[in-house]
Amino acid sequence: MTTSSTGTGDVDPAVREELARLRDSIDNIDAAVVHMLAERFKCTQQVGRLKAEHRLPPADPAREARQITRLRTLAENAKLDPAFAEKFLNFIIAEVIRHHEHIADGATRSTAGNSAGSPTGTPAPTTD
Ligand SMILES: C=C(O[C@@H]1C=C(C(=O)O)C=C[C@H]1O)C(=O)O
Repeated sequence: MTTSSTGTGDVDPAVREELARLRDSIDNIDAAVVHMLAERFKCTQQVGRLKAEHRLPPADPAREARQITRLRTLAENAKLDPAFAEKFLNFIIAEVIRHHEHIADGATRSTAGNSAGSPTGTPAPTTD
């Protein structure tokens, strides 16, 4: 083997440059994905608090089914594997539902004989 542990040991400088250019773009895209996900979770946290206040269930399977249909079409049009898009959305939604359960749990505990707590409880952290 002529390559180092980084996988770029004995490589033509032009190839190395092209790789670095592409990786810069990947890093920018990853940053955008993180920022977009953070904004999405800010919205879903608000949905979670609204649901807890109004005693609505954390999950909404009918809404999820519509989102999956829509996302699969978007993925197909964008030449992205729709099965991957569906798995990715389901992964995110599962985390959102976990947050909503956490928020609802806090709301239940703060209204069960504890007058000190607010009706909506303390917002769940984005990760835990
Ligand atoms: C955010 C909501 O709660 C849940 C999470 C969803 C999501 O992350 O997109 C969609 C449906 C619900 O199961 C919602 O009801 O809109």
